[in-house]
Amino acid sequence: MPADLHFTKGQGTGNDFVLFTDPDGEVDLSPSQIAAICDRHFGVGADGILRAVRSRSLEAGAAALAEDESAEWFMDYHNADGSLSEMCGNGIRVYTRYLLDNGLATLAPGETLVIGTRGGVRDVQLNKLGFQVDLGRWRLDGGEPLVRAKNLQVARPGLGINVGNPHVVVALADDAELDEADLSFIPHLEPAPADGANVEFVVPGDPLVRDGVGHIRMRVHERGSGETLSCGTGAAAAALATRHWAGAGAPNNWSVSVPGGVVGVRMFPTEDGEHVALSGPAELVYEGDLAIA
Ligand SMILES: N[C@@H](CCC[C@H](N)C(=O)O)C(=O)O
Repeated sequence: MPADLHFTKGQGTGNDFVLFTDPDGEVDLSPSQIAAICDRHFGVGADGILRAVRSRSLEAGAAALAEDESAEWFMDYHNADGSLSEMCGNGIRVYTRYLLDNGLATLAPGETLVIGTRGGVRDVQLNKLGFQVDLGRWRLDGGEPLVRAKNLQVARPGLGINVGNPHVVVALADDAELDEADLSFIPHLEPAPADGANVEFVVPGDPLVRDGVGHIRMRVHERGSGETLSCGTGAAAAALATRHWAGAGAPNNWSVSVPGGVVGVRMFPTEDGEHVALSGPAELVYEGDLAIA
């Protein structure tokens, strides 16, 4: 392992990441090294780490190449505590920005860049918000666990949704309740999902639907990273849950406001079932060198 690691810091609606290139899969950071880099007081500070590694250099990349041989690059994502996740919706936009700015990939309007992830390959395209990523087929998964969080007066049933990674979405009464919830603690889920879950707290817009677009506000406690300013897959899960609760006639296009900005969510039919897509900005903010102990 090299003593110095050149890294880039990037963010998508305030969900921030440390990125580095390791084409041949030689830099295998341990969970404690990842947690040290992501520490906001003693490290660089980030919600997660994105390693740009060629799919052919990683065991998990073999499945991506089997699914689509054009998935040259694999997004190797770890949460801030060093744990792995299958997918990161804000992360994959920032990762795409990183590949493009570093000349590792190209993407013109109308083209698709295929990226490998542990949740399967993902198609990324340019769009007016920045990038759109097709998160693939979603599913109701995880039942309706009872959710408790600090400062929430009553426990509420959540809705389990998987968009490549696991989420539980909870509807709150109003903005005041959303603002008062203390998400610095891990929300208590009953029954607890075996692999944990990201938990999204949502409030419907007033009105919920404007000009055919659904509007919600969301805060999130991410598995392995704590409260973050945004979670892309969480926004997709929150829009899907709200459409489910709203019933027939609810829209397929959603605008999700998070503390770090706004992302778009779109549900659309495909030959293999309904997909959900996420759109939003992605920005690289600085570069540096890290001494790896
Ligand atoms: N911030 C991400 C989600 C990152 C992974 C998540 N914490 C998990 O453990 O599944 C996003 O933008 O989707």
